[in-house]
Amino acid sequence: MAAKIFIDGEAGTTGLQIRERLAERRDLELLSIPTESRKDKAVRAALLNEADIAILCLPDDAAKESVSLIENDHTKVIDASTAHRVAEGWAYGFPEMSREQAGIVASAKRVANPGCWPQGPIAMLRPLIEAGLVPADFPVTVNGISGYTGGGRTMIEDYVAKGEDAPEYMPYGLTFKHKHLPELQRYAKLGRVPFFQPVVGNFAQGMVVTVPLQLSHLPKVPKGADLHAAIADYYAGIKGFVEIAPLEASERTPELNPEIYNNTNRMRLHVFANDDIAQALLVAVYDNLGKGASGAAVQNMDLMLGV
Ligand SMILES: NC(=O)C1=CN([C@@H]2O[C@H](COP(=O)(O)OP(=O)(O)OC[C@H]3O[C@@H](n4cnc5c(N)ncnc54)[C@H](OP(=O)(O)O)[C@@H]3O)[C@@H](O)[C@H]2O)C=CC1
Ligand SMILES: CC(=O)N[C@@H](CCC(=O)OP(=O)(O)O)C(=O)O
Repeated sequence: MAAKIFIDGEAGTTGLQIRERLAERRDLELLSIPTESRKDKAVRAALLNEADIAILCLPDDAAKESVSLIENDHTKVIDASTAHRVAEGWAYGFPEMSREQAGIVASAKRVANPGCWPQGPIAMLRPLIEAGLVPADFPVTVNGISGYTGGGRTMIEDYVAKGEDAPEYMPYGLTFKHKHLPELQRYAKLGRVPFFQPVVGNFAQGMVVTVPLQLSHLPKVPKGADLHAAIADYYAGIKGFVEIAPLEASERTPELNPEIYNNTNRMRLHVFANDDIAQALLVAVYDNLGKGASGAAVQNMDLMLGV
């Protein structure tokens, strides 16, 4: 029997992308909500309780409401919002994060889809901290640029309306309290809050996230090759969509184009280093709407369905 999937928030940026990704799937029955009822609590409640898996593509408060409307023991949930990412009883939906995580997601009833920003730095820092190359309390900095679809409907409408007049490069998060910090700190296994300062660019989709490292401040100064080997070894036995570029010594590379993996679920990690002056840069490239949101939700859904 086809599994019943309900996307609560199917008209939004993330919801629409998930619908597109599932459109050809014959093993699923998509429960759709009539446009005029899409914010009607009673209609949503009925569909949430009918679904085998409900995927919530809503603002945080509406996502919490959806969870509270589920009255049965049967409906599993994937929440794309920030509401439950460090909440008790929720599995973090980044299956490549560890050898166990895909199994944890597969058997979970409640899965919190990760935020787009934290996934890259978690993917790069967690292996280095586990390998003991970077101490957990090291003062880590994370920067990056994302396309404007990361801000959802409101930001998309703003950028589209401004067109060429929209800012090409707009730093934000300037109070350093970005909503992704708790999940980033927890799942990267960082002992202190990282410094995180993102940028939104005048392009729709895709992102590059960077972690610069002053290696001379580490207790035992690693070479770039040590960092690269630790990350490559970590993912060698983990199936999924995280891949490692060869250790690179180029001045620039077209591979760091934020749009390069758009409409895929790929995340590619790079290590650049200058051993003479003990500096390195970790870089993750992926699609904020792919691995950063809708692609990850479909990957988690498939794990939960045993596909
Ligand atoms: N865009 C991205 O790259 C990412 C987004 N996310 C998260 O996914 C979630 C959805 O984001 P995104 O798709 O970008 O946002 P959008 O604003 O594009 O879509 C949200 C949708 O939810 C609808 N909605 C709002 N309140 C309710 C309600 N009470 N009942 C039913 N529907 C409601 C909105 O309708 P209306 O517009 O009419 O208010 C809209 O269609 C958010 O929590 C976001 O933080 C996560 C990772 C990445
Ligand atoms: C460019 C941009 O504005 N991006 C969003 C994050 C998008 C995302 O990951 O969303 P949620 O964590 O809300 O699910 C931001 O920084 O707030």
